[in-house]
Amino acid sequence: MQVLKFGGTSVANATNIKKVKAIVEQKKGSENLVVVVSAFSGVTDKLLQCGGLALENNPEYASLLQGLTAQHVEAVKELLPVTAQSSILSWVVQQFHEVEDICSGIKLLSEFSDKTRDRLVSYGELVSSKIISAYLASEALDNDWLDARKLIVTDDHHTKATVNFAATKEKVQARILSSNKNLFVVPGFIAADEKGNTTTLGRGGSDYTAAIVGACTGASSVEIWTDVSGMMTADPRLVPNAKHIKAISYSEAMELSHFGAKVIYPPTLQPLMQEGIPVWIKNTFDPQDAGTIIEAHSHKNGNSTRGISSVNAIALLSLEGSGMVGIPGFSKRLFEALAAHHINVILITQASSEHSICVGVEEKAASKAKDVIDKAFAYEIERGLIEPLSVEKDLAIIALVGDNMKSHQGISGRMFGVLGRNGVNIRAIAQGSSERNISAVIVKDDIRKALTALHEEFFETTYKQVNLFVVGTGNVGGKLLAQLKQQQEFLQEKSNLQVRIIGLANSRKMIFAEEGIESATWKAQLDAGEQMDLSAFVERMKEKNLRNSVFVDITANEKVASVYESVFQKSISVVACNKIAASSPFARYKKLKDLCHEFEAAFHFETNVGASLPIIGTLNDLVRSGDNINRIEAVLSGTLNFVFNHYDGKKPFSEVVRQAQTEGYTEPDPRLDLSGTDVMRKIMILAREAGAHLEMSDIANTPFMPPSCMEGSVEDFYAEMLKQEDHFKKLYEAAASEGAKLKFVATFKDGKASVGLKHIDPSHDFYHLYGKDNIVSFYTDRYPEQPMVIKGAGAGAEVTASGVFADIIRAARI
Ligand SMILES: NC(=O)c1ccc[n+]([C@@H]2O[C@H](COP(=O)([O-])OP(=O)(O)OC[C@H]3O[C@@H](n4cnc5c(N)ncnc54)[C@H](O)[C@@H]3O)[C@@H](O)[C@H]2O)c1
Ligand SMILES: N[C@@H](CCO)C(=O)O
Repeated sequence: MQVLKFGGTSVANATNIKKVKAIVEQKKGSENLVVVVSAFSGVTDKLLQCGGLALENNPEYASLLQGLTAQHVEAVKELLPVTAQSSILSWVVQQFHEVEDICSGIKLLSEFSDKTRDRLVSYGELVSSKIISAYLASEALDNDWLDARKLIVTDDHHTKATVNFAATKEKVQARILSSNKNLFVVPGFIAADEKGNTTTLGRGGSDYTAAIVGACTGASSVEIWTDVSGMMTADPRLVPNAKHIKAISYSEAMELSHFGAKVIYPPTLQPLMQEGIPVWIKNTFDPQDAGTIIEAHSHKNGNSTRGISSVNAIALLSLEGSGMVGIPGFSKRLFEALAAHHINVILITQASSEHSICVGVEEKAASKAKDVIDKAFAYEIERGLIEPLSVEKDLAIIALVGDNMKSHQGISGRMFGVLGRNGVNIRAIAQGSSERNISAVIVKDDIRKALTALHEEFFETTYKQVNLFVVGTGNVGGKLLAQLKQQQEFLQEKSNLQVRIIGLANSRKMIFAEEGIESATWKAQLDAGEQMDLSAFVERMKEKNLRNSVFVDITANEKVASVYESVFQKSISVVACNKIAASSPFARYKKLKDLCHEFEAAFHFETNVGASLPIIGTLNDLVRSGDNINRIEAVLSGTLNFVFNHYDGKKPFSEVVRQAQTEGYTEPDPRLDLSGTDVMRKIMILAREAGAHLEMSDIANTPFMPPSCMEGSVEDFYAEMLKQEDHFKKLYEAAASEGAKLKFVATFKDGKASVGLKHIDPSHDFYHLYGKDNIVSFYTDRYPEQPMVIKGAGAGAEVTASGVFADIIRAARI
């Protein structure tokens, strides 16, 4: 014996019912079949609506009923040959006359009791099952239609009756097992009490009918045919990468179904679980799909977790007070008060201090809960022994589920680690000793991020998604976008990273794309974007609340740098080639470092010094491994090194500077390079990373530019440099006459920093520093005489972009 249950969508119309027939036809032969069907989709609600309208004395119920009659008549006409239609048609019409009579009764008596409600809705299943039975018979699938009210015996708790299993088993076995028929059609959801009054089985009713019949007949399996291909590792509406679950244990299925995965209503599994009967979830619209098997033992799938469930609209009730400590009976009274008012408790936590008990309930029950609990504890509240109940709303529960979690340590560590790194605050936690479910209460706005991050951690071996919000599309930004485009596939394949740009902006425009901005056409998209508004950009990034978010600052702008604090507070990482934040007053630099620590976000700014040369990373490694930085000698300006390498007194100095700007080495404002400010920032950042509390005002800078060049606009700067050509020629000749080269050198020693132009003779390491290269020599305890030296291109859009890229990957890996 096999039991097949088809839900409302599977029998929504004639087309779908034909699919049901094909499935039954294909199954028939090897075993006897019981087909349990729901009402046509939407019919139960419409019947209840008719009752409601009748109660209000609203005559519109009659036209609603006409529509229902027509819908069923139409189905008969589409499914059955004309010769077989008349008797079933007159039966269907007769049933709706009865419904009309019931509605008239409701109207006349102004009464719509639960008993009448059950009677009224029963017509949905009665009519659908009769039509399907007649249709199957007309297709040579001879069958017996059985009235579930003559099979399933319940008490008289209308709308949610309790089954009398002993009496039901007797009837089911007598009617089905001793029949010589091999195909039965049974209406789901409905039953009758001992007096024969129609009752219904409550939520998940038709599944429950199938489970009852399956358990009473000792079926080999029960198949629940629905409109999805089985259970998923998470709600696919929230987690696009949710995966199909092939096999799952009863307990896991109940845990998953309890929260979110509404494929099956947990109590319906109970009778089958007791008998050890496997349950299949199959898709009527894709019958070839494997589906999910639910059975007694848990399958090892190489993963200790089976799925993640979630439930929204939760309120957390906290009862707190010193008066509770060590006194038995408080929790009993709390739960009694809730139970007496039918308030279902979804989650319970109590710390061992016994100072507070916290329970999660459906949000809609929260105000009633507050009322009844405050009343139940009025005596203690009045005497200050406990506080009035605190109620927090707008919460959700997420739960990691799996039978095999029991034998694995470290799962909760991973779970909370992932949530923490993504800025998801945990309001309450519950895990029973079965270790099958670890539940956490979080704010409901975090649910999508929490689910996707957990899913990625536990179920996606394919890739980790990194979501970028990039500000700045100039020289460096433009190159970064090109590099990201080029490397996207490589990263996904080789590093399991899917890097997507979700938000992109420059000083004029901003755009967002939920699934990632198409990198080939970013320019045109951005030009057509909305007007840039920095605070709106940051707000949108926060609202999106995506896991593994990284804010990438490729501007030289003060305002953009000023948002990092608030970005860290959302546990969003920052990658910056903008030097303003790291070179701002020490207190702010320190605050940013502390914040990123506190909120478990990354803060990477390797390109602030030496473009993509590994200078800051190396310095950090030296310090972390216990070395002391005693002295730093460096050439840190790509622009100045380029300029002094190319200037020989023949071509005007201003022209060489212009060339450095054209080739993309200078700051957006080249005066920052020429004044030495850029180098001051860099040596200060290195000193700070080495542990010194340095400010810009502590750094000695001997400028080589005539002050007149620094007045006015950038164009004035170029014009004035031309006028001052003699000054630059003299600087060059003074060095050349000694056989030396000009280098703008930065030094940090004994806690003091200085920058300035120096004559470098050929014996010095810095003499052979060509093009736009930078060089840094670290003199440390471990490198006392021969310094550790890092040398290479220190400016240029391409190399800087590659450094930013590397920082993004580092941020993604935390
Ligand atoms: N060029 C290099 O070799 C190099 C090396 C290391 C670091 N950097 C740093 O890279 C950063 C960018 O340099 P670049 O050469 O690409 O500059 P750029 O002038 O070419 O580009 C700056 C970008 O920032 C955008 N921007 C400016 N203000 C903004 C605002 N308020 N809101 C949104 N966007 C804004 C601009 O629209 C532009 O897209 C600078 O901080 C520079 O110090 C450059
Ligand atoms: N303008 C900078 C870019 C690298 O920080 C330089 O010339 O070194």
